[in-house]
Amino acid sequence: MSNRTDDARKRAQTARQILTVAQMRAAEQGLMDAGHDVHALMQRAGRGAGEWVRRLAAGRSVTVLCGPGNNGGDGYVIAQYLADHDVPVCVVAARPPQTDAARRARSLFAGEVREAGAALSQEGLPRGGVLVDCLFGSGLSRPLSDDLAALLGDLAAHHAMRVAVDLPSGVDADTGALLNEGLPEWTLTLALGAWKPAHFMMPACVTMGAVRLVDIGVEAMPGAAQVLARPVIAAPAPDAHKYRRGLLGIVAGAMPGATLLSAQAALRGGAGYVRLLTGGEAPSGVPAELVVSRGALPDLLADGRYGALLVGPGLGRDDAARAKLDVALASGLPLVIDADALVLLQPGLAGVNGLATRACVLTPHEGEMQVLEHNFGLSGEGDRPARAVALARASGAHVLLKGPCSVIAAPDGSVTMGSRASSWLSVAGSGDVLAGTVASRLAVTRDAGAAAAQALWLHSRAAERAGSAFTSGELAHAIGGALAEVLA
Ligand SMILES: NC(=O)C1=CN([C@@H]2O[C@H](COP(=O)(O)OP(=O)(O)OC[C@H]3O[C@@H](n4cnc5c(N)ncnc54)[C@H](O)[C@@H]3O)[C@@H](O)[C@H]2O)[C@@H](O)CC1
Ligand SMILES: [K+]
Repeated sequence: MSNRTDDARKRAQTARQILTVAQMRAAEQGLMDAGHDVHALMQRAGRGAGEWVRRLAAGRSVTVLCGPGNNGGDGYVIAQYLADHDVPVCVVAARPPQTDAARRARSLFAGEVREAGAALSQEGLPRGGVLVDCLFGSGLSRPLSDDLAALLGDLAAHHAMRVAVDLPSGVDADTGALLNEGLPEWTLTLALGAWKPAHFMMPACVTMGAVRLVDIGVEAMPGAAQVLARPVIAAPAPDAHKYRRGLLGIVAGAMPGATLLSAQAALRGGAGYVRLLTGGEAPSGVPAELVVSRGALPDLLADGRYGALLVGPGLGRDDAARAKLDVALASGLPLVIDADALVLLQPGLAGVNGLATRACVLTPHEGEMQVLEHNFGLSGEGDRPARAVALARASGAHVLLKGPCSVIAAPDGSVTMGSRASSWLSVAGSGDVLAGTVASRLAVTRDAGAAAAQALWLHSRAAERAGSAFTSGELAHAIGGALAEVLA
């Protein structure tokens, strides 16, 4: 690979990293050690953010609310950038600057600054086109006091568009918690230097509007979580045939509807061949493309050509379901375990110890996650990424923890976080479609991390393509179109 391609790949990877407050401090220290100073970084961050605000304002007046720390310092730089570009701008200083860099940034701002406080009555507060929130960023350590919350709320209510710089004030950067009630909703949030966990975590992420990253030259930090990337998926090789493309077995259970939904998605997720494995009659409504193999599960799996197996959707939780899960675990095949099979999964089961030695993805939603944590003796403490990592480490499998903001954790502790997905995905059967898509990608790639990441992206994109109020069947059909978008 050429140096230029290598550099571009590295830059793209760095642009996807998600840094906690501690990691961000370490990254900033790295920049200092490399000869940058806080002032220069603040100028870079402020100008980058200022350009976004200038474009959004499109000539309308801007109010910048500045706090005491370096987030406030960014605000003065933004204000000066706007003034330099003939945008009418006014600063409201909620508190005087407390850091050297913020003081210096303020001293360089030549425009109007109104000091908040008793002297600034409601009538004196600016009203305008765009509010820029530079009250607090990653240094927020406690809820906003009543006067600051009221000031923020009043300004937000009187500006048509609202931009939060780095993070909306009142948001905990590491957990996405809202430290105050009634915080404003933002049009745009500009992450400075790197994404923070809160940009991808509930409930904060839904208050942020569109989110964009302003690059200030932060280097890659080892061990950082990553934002889910748009995948690049190769078309089948010229000499591909259905088995080489990936044969997926889907274990049929007591409730055929869920199994068939998974199969509908799997048929469109790239696998060359999808078989429904059933001990009984073929359920009604089986599409022509789905091959039904009837017989005892161990006999059916004796065919050595399976690329992956999906067990869980529609499985049921009775003895017959347990027996099927046992066979799936004993098969040693790459495995996607979903729904009922997750609830039946116990560390004591034969084959569970072997999960680490094969490609395996667990796809729990919150309720199933809690059952798994209980069964695997995990505390369930911490945020969703930490909980997903704990389960991945304990089970040896990749964990795709589903929700409005889904998380993928690998047994080595690495974390990928999905962007907020369409709320229309809150429809029955949506999880079956995801499991079928993961299984399809696993049959093709035999790589649990790649399959989980590709499928999560495809599922999210399929929801966008399906629009609103779609059925899970329509979602399954949209997987094919999403796949077509990312073919290499
Ligand atoms: N350090 C750097 O190299 C850079 C930092 N940048 C900016 O700096 C920000 C972080 O700066 P800071 O660490 O100064 O943090 P903040 O600007 O978020 O504010 C922290 C200050 O506010 C006080 N504080 C925290 N919560 C409070 C509350 N609820 N009520 C009243 N006071 C409160 C703290 O005691 C501290 O003095 C980032 O979010 C980003 O905007 C950018 O300028 C890029 C470069
Ligand atoms: K802010």
